[in-house]
Amino acid sequence: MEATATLTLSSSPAGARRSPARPTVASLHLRRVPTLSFHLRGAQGPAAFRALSSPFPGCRRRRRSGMVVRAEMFGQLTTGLESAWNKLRGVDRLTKENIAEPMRDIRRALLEADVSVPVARSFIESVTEKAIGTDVIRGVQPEQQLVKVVNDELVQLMGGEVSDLVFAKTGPTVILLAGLQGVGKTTVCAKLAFYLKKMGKSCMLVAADVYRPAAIDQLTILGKKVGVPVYSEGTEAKPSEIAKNGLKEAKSKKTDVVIVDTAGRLQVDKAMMNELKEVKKAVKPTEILLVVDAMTGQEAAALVGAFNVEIGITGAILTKLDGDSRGGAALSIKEVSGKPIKFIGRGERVEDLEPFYPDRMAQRILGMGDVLSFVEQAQQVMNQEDAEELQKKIMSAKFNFNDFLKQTKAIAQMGSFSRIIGMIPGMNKVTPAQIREAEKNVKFMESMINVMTADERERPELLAESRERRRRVAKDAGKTEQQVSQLVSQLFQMRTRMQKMMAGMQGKDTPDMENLAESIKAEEQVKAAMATGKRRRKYGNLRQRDLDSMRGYRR
Ligand SMILES: Nc1nc2c(ncn2[C@@H]2O[C@H](COP(=O)(O)OP(=O)(O)OP(=O)(O)O)[C@@H](O)[C@H]2O)c(=O)[nH]1
Repeated sequence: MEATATLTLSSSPAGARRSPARPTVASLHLRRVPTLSFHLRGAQGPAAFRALSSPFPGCRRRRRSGMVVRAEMFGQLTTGLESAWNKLRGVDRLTKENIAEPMRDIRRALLEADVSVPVARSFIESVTEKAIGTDVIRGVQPEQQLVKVVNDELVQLMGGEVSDLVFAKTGPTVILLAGLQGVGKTTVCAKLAFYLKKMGKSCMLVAADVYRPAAIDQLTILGKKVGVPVYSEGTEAKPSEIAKNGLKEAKSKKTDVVIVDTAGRLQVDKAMMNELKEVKKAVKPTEILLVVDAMTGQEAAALVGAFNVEIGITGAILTKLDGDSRGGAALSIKEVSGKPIKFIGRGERVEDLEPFYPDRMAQRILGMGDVLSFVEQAQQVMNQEDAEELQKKIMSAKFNFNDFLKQTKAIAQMGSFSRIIGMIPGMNKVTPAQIREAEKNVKFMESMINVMTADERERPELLAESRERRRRVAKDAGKTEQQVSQLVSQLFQMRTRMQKMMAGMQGKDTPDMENLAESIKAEEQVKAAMATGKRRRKYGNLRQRDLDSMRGYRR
């Protein structure tokens, strides 16, 4: 019997309760105060139920009447995006027309978050393109699908992968921090030292901000707080000399990481750039990180670009994300400057620094971690359902041209046939070379299948029995009659072999893997071994073996 599970979440995640089984696959509604309902069926029902019934990670705030899933960061942007999802209620798939207005909302939300116009424009273009090209996933609402597309594009926009700190292979790693006045450089020095100490690295701070005496005191106090030595020479020495001497001392003490604090300016000026260039030349840093204030939005992104052109930086640290930041900087820095954000600061304490994870940030912005994992699960369940459906069809000898086309198309899209085959126990012998071979032939076969009638696709024996039909398909597809016959043969061969293999597996015989792998080569060279006499007249150039398997099918 089919396993079914229904999960309804109403007043709180902990309040999840099971209700009697219902035959739908899944539904999850996005409302301001949502009740989340999932109805899952198939072999995955119970497993998906367990996964979905675990507490929702994105849920931070609750109302008496329901559950509110909202990111505390970039609240305005999150709210702006919400109105886009709401406009898609009731549509059954995403089209160019019905996403036009939600896209305008998303664009507006990005601009209000202080994302620059060109970045917003290219973001909208790629979301539109991907949203329209996305296949409908059964049980997933179009607005949920759009949430997933927007999430994936946000992740890409912010750099895709986390960008780790690079450490020197030998000698101390030198991290040079630069940035305008008041952005949080000195604080970041201590935060980084604290972070690195937790990683087991020994650190030293170097006070190379000679223009603001208080900066040296501030660094000394912070150094004491996090328990790392601070190297300073007062305000008289040149920053490049201080940095050089600091590095020398760090080497003698075998310190792992040296963090150099430099002076900020009110705005970018030549003196500042020259000074930074000198320090860079003196200590050859492994990392040059520009500290920028998230509150400054797209200006921060432009600044990272300018510093990169002038000095050549390795990344950025975005501070003050705990404040009233609108998100523009986090979203634009990578796109505008080509340099990744490596860390974010979310408070004044030394603990308030964390590596920048684009995927986590996207989820915070959308505030819909639960929807995203739901869509991913539905995708997986669908793949599994496809595989089960396929197995059933094979066993009942109903594998037809529609399935054939579906599978060959799946091959074209990332070789997913091998994944589905891989779900059948003991079946993982389809080699990449075979998949490539199959991919090459997809178009060729598709052109013939596309001109078949719906009946012919459903019942391939119609083509096997009628030479007229095969001739017509050949003519319409611009192929030879023999090529059409070969395609029909292939389908019957594939059906027979898969059936044999399945029967073998059920009877615990060793399945004939080599034969199966052979049969999924999309265009196996079928030799024109023709039947003779009456059979030949009736079935033309179909193979004896295929005629036998057809007989088996019709019995
Ligand atoms: N809320 C919040 N405040 C921060 C953060 N990082 C730094 N600050 C505060 O911002 C102010 C300026 O920080 P500093 O570290 O002195 O900035 P700076 O870039 O070294 O400044 P100059 O030495 O003048 O160039 C201080 O009050 C910090 O406590 C952050 O992530 N969040």
